[in-house]
Amino acid sequence: MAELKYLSGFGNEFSSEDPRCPGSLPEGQNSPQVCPYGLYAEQLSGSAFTCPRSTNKRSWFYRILPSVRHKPFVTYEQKNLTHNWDEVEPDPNQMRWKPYQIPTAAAHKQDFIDGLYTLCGAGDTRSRNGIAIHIYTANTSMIDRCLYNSDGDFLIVPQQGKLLILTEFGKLLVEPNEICVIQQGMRFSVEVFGEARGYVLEVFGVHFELPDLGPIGANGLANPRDFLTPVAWYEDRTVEAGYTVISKYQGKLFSSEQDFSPFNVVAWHGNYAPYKYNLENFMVINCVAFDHADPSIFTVLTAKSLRPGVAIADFVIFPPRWGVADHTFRPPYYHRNCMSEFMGLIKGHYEAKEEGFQPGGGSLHSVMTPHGPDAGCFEKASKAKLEPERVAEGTMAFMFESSLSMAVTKWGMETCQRLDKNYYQCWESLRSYFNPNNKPLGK
Ligand SMILES: O=C(O)Cc1cc(O)ccc1O
Ligand SMILES: [Fe+2]
Repeated sequence: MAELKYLSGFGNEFSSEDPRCPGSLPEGQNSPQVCPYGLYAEQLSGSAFTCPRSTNKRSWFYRILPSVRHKPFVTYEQKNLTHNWDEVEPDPNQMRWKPYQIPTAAAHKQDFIDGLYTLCGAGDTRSRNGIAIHIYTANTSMIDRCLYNSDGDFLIVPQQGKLLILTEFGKLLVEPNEICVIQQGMRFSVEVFGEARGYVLEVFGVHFELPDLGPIGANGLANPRDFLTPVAWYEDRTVEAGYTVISKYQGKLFSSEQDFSPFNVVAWHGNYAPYKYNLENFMVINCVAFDHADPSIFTVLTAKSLRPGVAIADFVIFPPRWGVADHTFRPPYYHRNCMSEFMGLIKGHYEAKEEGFQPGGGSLHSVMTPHGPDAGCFEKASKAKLEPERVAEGTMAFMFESSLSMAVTKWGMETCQRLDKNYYQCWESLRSYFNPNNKPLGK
């Protein structure tokens, strides 16, 4: 595969022409009476027309045929994607899943669309407020079909297998340890190279932003220039047998047929575009004196709610770094949180749970459910000699943290058969060390 080109920057005003058609972007206006090369102009709005400039998002496509030329949508048989948050009774227990299983192509062919399994979520697509967390497993590329999400944005975290994502804006190659965001309405088709697995965070109603840096200053965490957006690429392809466009709309899937490839955008410009980011580029800020800083220091992207400082969902990572804190219990502290914490592991071993939490698996610590280091981790870290040490070498764990109280689906609780019923036992051997006679020095 030839090396793909990208445009750099988060939320920039980009413009891109497929080099085969120089001058395909109209000059000085968006809607000329006749577009260069006989193209159609089409706007994709990612925000209300009237949003303030800082949050206004739209892009203009110059395409061979407009998206509107398609047959009516019909119901698409849904597999394991759902927004029914009442399938099973609420359950506040700590949950941990063994790696979600990927079917082999020989046993069962499955592409990215049919391989989406909703694990948990909350809220409502109609009132445009909520999230869903899906697992995807795929062994087959999407052939002559694409997906777009009318309900919200997809943040995709590949864990196994790279994805070549063809979008209306161009091509994105996303490998494990990279993430990508495909925003509301953007059509995309996923090519896989063998068995692929990963996580999807879907947010309804808002877009992801870079967190403010406050006193950190102008640089750090995920730097804007490391976000990469595709360059224009088109195919002028008639598909006699029918090209299928699938829409996720109000939590259901619908398909419509057309006789041409939707990846027919010769040029585009705007600030509403898909992007990818390599997690290796995250500039970690952390404690260099004492105590354990809250994990919000590791926020890559945030989807803000209307309440100041409260996210509908944050995407947080735990990258390799130095641990240097003096007289400190260095692993994550014991914790009860007003937020929900879903965690996944791309590779390696998470510092609070060296065993049990495996790459391709997950855990959910729901609103106010106690959690923290397992007994082995506590013992080890309480006795450790506090020298500077590498933490999370070869590891990439992440967290989707949400202010919403999430429901787990029937698939998550039962059908997937990956729920570890013994998870609670990792804390069972935590014992009391309390000794009222063991007074601190000088007391
Ligand atoms: O493992 C967790 O639960 C995530 C987490 C990590 C951390 O460093 C501090 C708090 C926290 O919730
Ligand atoms: Fe936590």
